[in-house]
Amino acid sequence: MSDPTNDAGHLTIGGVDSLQLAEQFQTPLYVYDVSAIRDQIRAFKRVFEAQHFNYAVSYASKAFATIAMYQVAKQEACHVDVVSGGELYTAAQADFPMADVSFHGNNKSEKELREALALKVGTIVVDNFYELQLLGHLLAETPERTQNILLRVTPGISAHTHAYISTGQTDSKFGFDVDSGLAFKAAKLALANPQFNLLGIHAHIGSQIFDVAGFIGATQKLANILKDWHEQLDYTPSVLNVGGGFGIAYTKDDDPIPAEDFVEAILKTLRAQNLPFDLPAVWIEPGRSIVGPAGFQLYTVGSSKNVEGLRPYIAIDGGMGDNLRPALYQAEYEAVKADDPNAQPTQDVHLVGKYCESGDILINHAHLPAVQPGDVLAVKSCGAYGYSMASNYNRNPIPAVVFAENGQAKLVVRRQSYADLTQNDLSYD
Ligand SMILES: Cc1ncc(COP(=O)(O)O)c(C=O)c1O
Ligand SMILES: N[C@@H](CCCC[NH3+])C(=O)O
Repeated sequence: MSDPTNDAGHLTIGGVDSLQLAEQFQTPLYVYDVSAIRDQIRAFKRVFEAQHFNYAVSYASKAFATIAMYQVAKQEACHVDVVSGGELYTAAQADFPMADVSFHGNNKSEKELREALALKVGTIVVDNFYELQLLGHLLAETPERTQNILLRVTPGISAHTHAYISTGQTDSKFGFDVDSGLAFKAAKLALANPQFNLLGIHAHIGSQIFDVAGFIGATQKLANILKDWHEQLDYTPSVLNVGGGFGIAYTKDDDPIPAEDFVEAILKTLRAQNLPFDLPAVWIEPGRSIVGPAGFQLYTVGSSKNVEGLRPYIAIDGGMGDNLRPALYQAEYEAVKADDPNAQPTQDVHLVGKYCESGDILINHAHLPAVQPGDVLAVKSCGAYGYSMASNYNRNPIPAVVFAENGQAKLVVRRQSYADLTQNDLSYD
């Protein structure tokens, strides 16, 4: 599919000329096409509504967590999940309705749990026995109060994805293991404490998954767990949270099914399980599929290096500090020239960053037309886990974030200054 352009032939993002964005806000720059975010949320919702399910689309905000993004999630009547006190704080700063927040994490601290209770977070997704006990103690301080919880289980399903982002297998740091009986024990403990309102279970099998089979298997397994708890513990769940992980296209070689089709398969599978109680509400937690395709990164070309017989190196003004994914997971991306995104590539280069690491290769095989210093490149599909995993390595400031929608651009995160870099440093003179 060709990239959207304006009359000048320049790449547009959310209807705004990408060269104009680079000039106005400087590079490196994160830019989001906000309509694409809204469209994906709405596409998920349509599947649930067409199949008459009670549901929640809970945006996994670890993929991209800023005040503006929580505001968009609120405008779209999404739930969100958070995995740290910092994400929770940001959601609160955005005035996000706390009843629609789920709090995840495999090692939530007492401080974070107290913060969640003080803010009246809707659901705490309990991950382990330590947390079950700790949360029980904290709730006992206010005996009249109850807290909605989900139990995170590891269903023993291995998703076909990078090992670092696979989470549903038994040998995982997350959740109560099902096959060894730990999940059952956790359910018994949770039901024995009247201050816990056990909504149901949660499982997340991994991220950037293309094969629907893992989700079908996980849904069957989760349904069996709920049947078992119903039979043995006289328990009826009201929520089944099947997590996120729906894969997206990063390059032309990726050909995932539309993210909402995963949900359709999950719902069909669940309906076929003939549960001995009313169908629970189904919650999903997509992160990448909501913000990934909507995000672009703009960079300016600087130096290059040519050695006879080797592929050229072309360097841009950012790199692993603003997008760690290629260095961490060998993730692949595509770049286009912002002034002519549909130009035919004429060269295969290493597109590298400016960080002091040989592994700082943003795109190992970037297929580009001829480029000069000063040209702006746009890297596509980088809205998930780019900004949220950014660092100040080499003391490079984290770039600004701009939201573009209906031809308007708005700065939603300021570029860090050098002063920001030293603001927490104290003297040792
Ligand atoms: C518990 C949980 N839910 C949701 C997600 C979101 O996953 P994704 O961004 O792949 O949709 C993750 C990340 O893998 C997760 O750990
Ligand atoms: N950060 C990962 C995904 C982790 C998902 C969180 N459990 C990525 O960029 O692919």
